[in-house]
Amino acid sequence: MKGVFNLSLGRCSLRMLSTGSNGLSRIRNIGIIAHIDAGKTTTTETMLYYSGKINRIGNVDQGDTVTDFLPQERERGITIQSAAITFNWQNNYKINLIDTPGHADFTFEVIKSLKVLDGCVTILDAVAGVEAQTEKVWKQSTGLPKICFINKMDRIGAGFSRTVKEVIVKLKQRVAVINTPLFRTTTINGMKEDIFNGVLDIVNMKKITWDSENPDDIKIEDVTGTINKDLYETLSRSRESLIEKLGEFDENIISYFLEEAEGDYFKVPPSILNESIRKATLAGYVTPVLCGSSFKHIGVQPLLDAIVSYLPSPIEARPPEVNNKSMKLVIDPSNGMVFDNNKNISVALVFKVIRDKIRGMMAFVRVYSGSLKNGHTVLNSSSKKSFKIGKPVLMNANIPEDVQVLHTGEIGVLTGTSIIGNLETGDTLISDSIRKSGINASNKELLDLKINPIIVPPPVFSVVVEPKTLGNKASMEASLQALIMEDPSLHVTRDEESGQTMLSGMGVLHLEIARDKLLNELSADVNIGKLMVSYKETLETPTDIAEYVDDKGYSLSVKVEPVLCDNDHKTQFTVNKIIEKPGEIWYPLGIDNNYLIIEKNNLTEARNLKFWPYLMSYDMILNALSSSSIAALQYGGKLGNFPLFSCAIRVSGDINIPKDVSKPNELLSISRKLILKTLNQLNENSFSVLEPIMKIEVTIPQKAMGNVMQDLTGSRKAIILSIDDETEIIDGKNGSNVEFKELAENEYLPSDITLKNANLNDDSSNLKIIKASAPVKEMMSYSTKLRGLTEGRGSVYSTYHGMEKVPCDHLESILNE
Ligand SMILES: Nc1nc2c(ncn2[C@@H]2O[C@H](COP(=O)(O)OP(=O)(O)OP(=O)(O)O)[C@@H](O)[C@H]2O)c(=O)[nH]1
Repeated sequence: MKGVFNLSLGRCSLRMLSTGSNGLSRIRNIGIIAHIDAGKTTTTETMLYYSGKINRIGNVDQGDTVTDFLPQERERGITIQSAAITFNWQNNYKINLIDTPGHADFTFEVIKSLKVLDGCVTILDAVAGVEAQTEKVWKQSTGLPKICFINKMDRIGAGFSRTVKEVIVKLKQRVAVINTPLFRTTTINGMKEDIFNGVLDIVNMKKITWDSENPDDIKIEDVTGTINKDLYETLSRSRESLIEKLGEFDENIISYFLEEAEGDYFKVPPSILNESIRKATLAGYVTPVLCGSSFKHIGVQPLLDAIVSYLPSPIEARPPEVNNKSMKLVIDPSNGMVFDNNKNISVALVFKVIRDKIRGMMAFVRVYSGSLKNGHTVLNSSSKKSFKIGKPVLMNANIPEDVQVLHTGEIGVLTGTSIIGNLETGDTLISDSIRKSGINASNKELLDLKINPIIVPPPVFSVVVEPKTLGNKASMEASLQALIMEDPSLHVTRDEESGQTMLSGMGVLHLEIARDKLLNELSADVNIGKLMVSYKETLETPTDIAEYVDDKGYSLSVKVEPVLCDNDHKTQFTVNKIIEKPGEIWYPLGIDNNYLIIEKNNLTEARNLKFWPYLMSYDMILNALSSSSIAALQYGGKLGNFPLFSCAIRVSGDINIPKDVSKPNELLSISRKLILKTLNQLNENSFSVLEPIMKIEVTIPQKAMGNVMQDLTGSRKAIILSIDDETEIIDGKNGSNVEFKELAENEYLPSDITLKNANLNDDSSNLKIIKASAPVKEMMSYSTKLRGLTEGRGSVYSTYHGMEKVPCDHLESILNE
C-alpha cells in the first residue's frame, strides 16, 4: 500500500487540525537525527518508497540508497553529509526531510541542518537504546519538537519498553506512546520465537501487521475485546496512560473524556487525541514514541502519519534568532514569518554550500519570509553584494528538480553562475527591492538583518598539506578553498614561520574523508602529512593598547584580551554567555572562539546619521577588522606558535579612515600589524597552551573493568566522571534524574517479551558505563586498544568536550612534538 496510508477516521481528521487553508500549514521541515547506525538512512529510504518517490527500497549495505549518494558514503555504508529530499505524504502534505550523519565527526552537518528545521525524528536502535550521540543531538536540538522512532524491533534483544524508559530517564522527556510492538510466535528448529510483525495503534485502536517480505502487504484490523483479549487490555491501559498524561497538560482532553466520552477511554476519538498530542508535542511537553523496523518495512507509514500529525508546520515553528533583537517578527498564516511588519520582503538563510559536478555551486536555503524567484535580485546582508538568482531547485538527494520559485517555509537550492563568490554557509539573503525602494531607517535595519550565524566547532586534529611541486601551490590552495567552502568545519591555516599549510578538522574520520575528497574528487597533487592534535594558545593577561596614527588620515587603537569562559577556557561555545557591556558590541570571528569587540566610536555614531560620510561602507570596515583579527590570531602565541583561542580584539576609541578611500586593503594591513605588535610586546609567561579534550563514554562487560580503568587512568590520563551499571541508570538505583525515573516507573508499558529470549546470563546483562574526559592525544586509536582489553565486547563513544590548559609537566613534550 503505497502513497496514502489510509488509516480510518483518525488520519482523515488530521486535515481539520491544520491551521489556515494555504499550503504553509501542510509543510513539514524535519530532520532525521540519531546515533551512528540507528537506521536513519534506512528509515528515510523506506519513507521515500511509501511516499511513492521511489519504486524500490535501496539498501545501505549494498550502497544504493537515495540519500547516501556520495561515493565515500556508499563505500563505507555511513552518512557523511546531510541530504535533503522533498516528498508528499497523504497527497496533501509536503515533507522536506534532511537525513543527517550520526558520526560525531560530522556534527557540524547536524548543527547546520538543525538550524533550518522545524522538527525532528529521533531514531533509536531498540537493542542499543539511547546511545551517547543520541543524547548529544537531542541536546543540540533543544527547542525543536521531536518524535522518537524505536527502530530495529526485529533484532534479537530488542526492547521497546526498556528503550522508552531510557528516553524518559536519559533524555529527561515525557513520552506519548502512539503504538506498541506486535509479535507473531513461530517455531524455528523446535524453539518458539517471537517475530516482530506489526504495531498496535493506540490512537486509532487498530492492529496493523506487515509482511516483511512484501512491503506493500499490510493488514489493518480492529481490536475487539472478544477476539484479542490481551491486545484489548494493552490498548485500554495504554489509552488510559496516554489520556491521563495529556490531561496534565491539556484541560480540553480531560473535559472531553469526562463529559463526551463518559469516562470511557475507548470513547475518546482519534481526532481529539491527535489534537491534544499535537498541542503537547509542539509545546515540548511530550515526545510521541512509535516503533518499527525500517529494514523489514514495518511501522514506517504510521511514522509518516505522526510527522504530519504532530510536528509543526513553518507557521507553528520557532522563529530564527536574528542579530537585531528589537526587530519585530510575527507569524502570518499566509505569508509565514513577517520581519519588521514588512510583508514585501523575503528573508532566507544559506545553510549549506556544495559543488556539484554538473550544476556547479549549489546553495541550500531555507526561506523564512516571502519567496525566492527565478530572475529576482537578492542582497547578501553579510557581504552586501546583490545578485540575480537563477532557477531554484528542490533537491531529491542528488537529483535536482527545477522550480520557478521557492516559497516561504520551503527548503531548496539556488544554483547558477551568479551565486559563485556571492554566497557562503551562514549568509542571510534579503530581497533587494527594499534597497531600491529607498533607504530609510527601517529599511536600513532590514538590510543589516542577519539570521544568527552557525557556530563552527573548533578543530581537534590537523594534517600538513604540501604541494608535490612548487608549481602546484596555487592549485592546492584552490582545492583547499573548495574543500572548506563545502565544509566550514574544516579549517585551513598557514604557519607564517614555517610556511606550512595545515588542514584541521573534527576528528580522524573527518580528515580521512577530506583527504579522499582532496586527492580523488578535486585531484589535488599534494602530499598529506600524519595526523596531529590541534593545540591552541590563549592569553593569561590582556595586552597594552597599541595605537596607530598616520598622516593619510588613518588612526586606530586596539588591544587583545582573553575571553574568560568557564574560568579556565574549558568550553567550546560561549556566544550565549558573552555579556556585552553598554557601549560595546561583540562580533564572533567564527573561528577558535575569538571575537572582535567594537566600542562606541565615531563610526558607530555615524551609522545613525542620514548620510554615511565614507566611501567604504560600515560593513566593509567591520569585515576588514574581522579579517585582520583572524589573520593576526592565527599567527599564534609565543610558546608553540599555536593559533590563539578564546581571545578578543578590542577596538577602543575612534576609528579614523580617509573618507575617499573605497578599498579596505590599507585598513586590513594596518590593523593586522597593530594587533601583532601589541601581542609581540607580551612575554612567554602571558601565554598558555590549550589542548582539545574528549568526553568519552566506554561501555564494557563488568569483568573487563579492572584493565580498562587501569588503562584509562594510567596511560591515557583520563579523569573518570562516573561509573554506572547500565541497568541501574534506568531502574532508579542511580541517584540522578529522580523525577524522570519516577515518571518512567509510572508509565504503563507492555512487557518486553523478546527480552526473555535474550541470553540474560551473558555479559550484555551486566554492562558498565564509564564516563570520563581525556586529552585527544591520549585517545588516538583507543577503539583498537579497547577491543583488545574487552575481547571485542567494549565500545567507546567520544565527542569533543572543550579546550583545557595543558598541565606544566606535559607542556615540554607537546612543544617538542
Ligand atoms: N535488523 C535491522 N537492521 C537495520 C534496521 N534499520 C537499519 N538497519 C541496519 O543498520 C545499519 C545502519 O543503517 P543506516 O540506515 O545506515 O543507519 P544510519 O543511522 O543512517 O547510519 P549513519 O547515518 O551512518 O549514522 C545497516 O546495516 C542497516 O541495514 C532495522 O530496522 N533492523
